[in-house]
Amino acid sequence: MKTKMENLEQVSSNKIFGGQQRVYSHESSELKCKMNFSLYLPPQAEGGDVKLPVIYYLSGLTCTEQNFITKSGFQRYAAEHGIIVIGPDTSPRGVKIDGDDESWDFGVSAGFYLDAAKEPWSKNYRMGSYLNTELYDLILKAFSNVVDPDRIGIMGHSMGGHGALVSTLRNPGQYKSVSAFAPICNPTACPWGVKAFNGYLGEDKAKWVEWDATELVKKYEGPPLTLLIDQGAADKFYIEKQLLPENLVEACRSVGVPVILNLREGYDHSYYYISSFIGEHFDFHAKILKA
Ligand SMILES: N[C@@H](CCC(=O)N[C@@H](CS)C(=O)NCC(=O)O)C(=O)O
Repeated sequence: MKTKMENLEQVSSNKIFGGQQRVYSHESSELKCKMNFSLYLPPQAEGGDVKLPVIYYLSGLTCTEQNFITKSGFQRYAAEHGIIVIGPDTSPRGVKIDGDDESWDFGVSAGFYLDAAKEPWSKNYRMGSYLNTELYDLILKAFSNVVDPDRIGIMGHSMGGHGALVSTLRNPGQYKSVSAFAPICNPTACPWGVKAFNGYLGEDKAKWVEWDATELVKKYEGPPLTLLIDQGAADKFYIEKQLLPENLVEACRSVGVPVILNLREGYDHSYYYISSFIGEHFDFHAKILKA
């Protein structure tokens, strides 16, 4: 049964590990379209009398809000730690822009969690502001009885790992903990990033560095932060130099920002890999958010 709450419509709800895996939809003013997001309420949220930490999870290219909730098995760990988990979609939906479905690494399901500056993308492709302002505020308001606004972390995969890192570095203090699986660490220096930034931001490279974690970390002046980066050594996108975690590690070391890089022998880019290590990432976030 569908229920209405504020600007939210509940699309589905399934019990899992004692909690509720839900999907909501809402009209986004930033993106000017209807968007889905997932929300996991752990068993500790029942009754609504205790404020819990939150983790945002950002998915990669070709994903919707469904991939992570159906494939990663994260709910076991969110239930153990008592953490609420939110998973936004990866681009505006149902907006027809010429060329938006021509390739899997640009346009639909490839929003790169940035605010486009170039026509015709700049009207709708505002995933940076959507995530870090609109959805962030909506969650604080709609779930104020269970969300602790001072204990919010973020993680992501691939394009979503890039999103988690730049969201944290661009908005100091907004996310207290950050980790990433196979993130696109240096988009200004890899084919995926160059294509996306050319398309969304235009030719002005000064705009590109504002959305590149390896560049942003060199200027980071916010609260102390440790970056947890996970990478499968057999990931073909890592081997093809789309991800470049070593560039981020080098930048972190040059400015003294603590960074952990876990290279996982034999693992690829898939959710088989993510589900193998998602528990470790929840432990990492819980240690910071529940300190
Ligand atoms: N379509 C691409 C792969 C895209 C891909 O691996 N996407 C990752 C994120 S970058 C993902 O999470 N895919 C969805 C899934 O595995 O469920 C290809 O054929 O090479």
